[in-house]
Amino acid sequence: MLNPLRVLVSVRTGPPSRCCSSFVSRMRFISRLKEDDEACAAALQNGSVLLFHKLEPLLHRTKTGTFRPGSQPSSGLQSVLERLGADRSLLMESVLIGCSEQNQAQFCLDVGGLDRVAIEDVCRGKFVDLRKSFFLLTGPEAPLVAKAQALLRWHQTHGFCSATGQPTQRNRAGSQRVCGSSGIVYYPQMSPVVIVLVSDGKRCLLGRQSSFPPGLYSALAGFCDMGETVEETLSREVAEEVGLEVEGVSYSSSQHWPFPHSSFMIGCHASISPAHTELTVDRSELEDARWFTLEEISSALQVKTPPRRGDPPVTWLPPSHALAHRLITEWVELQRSGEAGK
Ligand SMILES: NC(=O)c1ccc[n+]([C@@H]2O[C@H](COP(=O)([O-])OP(=O)(O)OC[C@H]3O[C@@H](n4cnc5c(N)ncnc54)[C@H](O)[C@@H]3O)[C@@H](O)[C@H]2O)c1
Ligand SMILES: [Mg+2]
Repeated sequence: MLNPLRVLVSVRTGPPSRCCSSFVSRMRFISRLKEDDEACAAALQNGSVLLFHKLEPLLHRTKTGTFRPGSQPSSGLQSVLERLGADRSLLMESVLIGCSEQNQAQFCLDVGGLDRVAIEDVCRGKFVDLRKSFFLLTGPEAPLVAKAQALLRWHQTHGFCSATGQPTQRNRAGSQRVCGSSGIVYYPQMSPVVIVLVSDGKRCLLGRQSSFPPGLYSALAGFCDMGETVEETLSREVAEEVGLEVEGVSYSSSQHWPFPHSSFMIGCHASISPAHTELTVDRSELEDARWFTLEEISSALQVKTPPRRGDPPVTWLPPSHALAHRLITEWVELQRSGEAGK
């Protein structure tokens, strides 16, 4: 049911800058920094740091009105932090998140103990809630910001060993924490989630939870239970949430999702028979679920920012960085190519 060819295709169609030699050298550089504390400390001196304040990323507004993550060269950051009253060791709490195309190591740091407004002034940016940031960041950096926030959150909540209750210590890169008493090594965790766009051939199925902002609909999703395959989770979630039995399943793509606590989203399409489309929605999980036509989805895709309070009610969809958005646009393309072929 899962199509391995699809996986190969999406890996090969990555950005052109992923020329093998530079890609391989960057991956090996990052891998070395995770293993070698001294090399990581040296890389931090020449690296850049994405700043967060209580897990909210710093964003810069560019001259053209777009938003970029507020990345700071670490060379100047140390003196800025000290001027704002930080301890000398604060910069060393930075967590490794990647490596730029120019082979510069990238880190993130939460400066939640410092004055928020003072940092915003010095760094000429604004700390913005992560969900809002996802609508403001139109460039390719959103996944890096999400990864950074997820790693910072993980460190903030894994300071103690769950077996001994003793403090855990991180390595320099922040890629693991170790209990000094038991030696147990903890790695950052994600929960696997299957997200699926169900189609009856002409319409697609979207649902909303009562916690969603008004008018927002998304593809069905659910956490994998222990021991389940992707196909089993998908079939169970669709059966539980809307009372349907899926037939064909195909894999689309995956993503890390930072809400609410780091999920690994596995995106799929599923078909059901047009003869069995009647929904029995589990209202304890979903406030609503319904079938949408191509026209309805096309107009929902035109809504680029969440409606404000007082605006007329409108159906809108997850932002472009969300896997749900990708599944929906893939479905739209398929429908349009089907219509064009008639
Ligand atoms: N990136 C996207 O496009 C996109 C779109 C939709 C949903 N999502 C994410 O998918 C996730 C799962 O969707 P859902 O809420 O419909 O899941 P769900 O249908 O499995 O229901 C959530 C419930 O599952 C239980 N649960 C079981 N295992 C859990 C775990 N490991 N962590 C947390 N709760 C667990 C909890 O009781 C929770 O309330 C959500 O957190 C949401 O953020 C992402
Ligand atoms: Mg669900």
